Amino acid sequence: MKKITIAIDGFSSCGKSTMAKDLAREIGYIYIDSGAMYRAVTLYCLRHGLFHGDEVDTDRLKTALPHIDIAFKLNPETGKPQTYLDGALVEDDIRTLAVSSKVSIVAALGFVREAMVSLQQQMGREKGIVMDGRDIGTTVFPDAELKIFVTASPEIRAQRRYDELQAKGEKGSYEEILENVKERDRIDTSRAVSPLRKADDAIELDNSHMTISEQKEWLAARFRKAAGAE
Ligand SMILES: Nc1ncnc2c1ncn2[C@@H]1O[C@H](COP(=O)(O)OP(=O)(O)O)[C@@H](O)[C@H]1O
Ligand SMILES: Nc1ccn([C@@H]2O[C@H](COP(=O)(O)OP(=O)(O)O)[C@@H](O)[C@H]2O)c(=O)n1
Repeated sequence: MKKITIAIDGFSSCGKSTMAKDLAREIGYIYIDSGAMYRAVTLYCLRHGLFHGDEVDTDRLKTALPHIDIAFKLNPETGKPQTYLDGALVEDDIRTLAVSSKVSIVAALGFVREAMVSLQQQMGREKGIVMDGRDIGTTVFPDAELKIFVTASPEIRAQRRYDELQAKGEKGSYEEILENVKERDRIDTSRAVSPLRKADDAIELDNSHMTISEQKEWLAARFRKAAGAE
């Protein structure tokens, strides 16, 4: 069967990476979490004092960006990809509320997007890739054979993220997380460069009332159709 490109976009915390990761593992494709790349740049900014309140020192970030090394490696025990920043494992550090509360500011910077999109396009050169994010179907891979746009209500998304952070022992109240989810949606949909929107040829999925295994099945069926297996 020929390899295709699969783009999964949508609002924050609605289950994109869960479904993308599962599908990639099952069909033997590479999975790339593009959000993790923007999160890694944000963590870099926080660790190097590049934030002044909600302002980023763009001069310093422009100088540093070509030297920031972002990589994904599979965890040998779980088989799941993990994010590395300048050689160090940062998978948990990039998921904290501290990073979530700044990431959309960094992701709205045109020069940051340009650099990340170029890396993402290189990663997908050979096809056989599932990538999730905000602009994958519209900007990174406009020719992707399968495009999905995922939505769920903000309250359900915040509850899912809250449960996840609680399970990891992270701080953050439900109200704070709901506020962050709504604020990131606002910034992501209204930014000037590649705002979050459904590509005209994307299939929409509202998974508010779907279980993880139901959405997995739904996506597997869409994949078989797009790849020409049925
Ligand atoms: N259909 C679902 N029902 C309940 N929880 C879900 C569902 N899909 C994903 N989740 C959980 O919601 C959280 C956010 O999912 P994630 O895949 O990280 O979202 P995204 O990549 O869109 O930010 C995770 O803890 C995940 O396990
Ligand atoms: N392709 C992408 C992916 C993420 N992002 C930005 O990065 C943030 C974090 O992405 P994410 O996918 O990790 O977010 P969650 O939905 O997992 O919380 C988003 O809120 C966007 O601001 C983006 O602008 N473009």
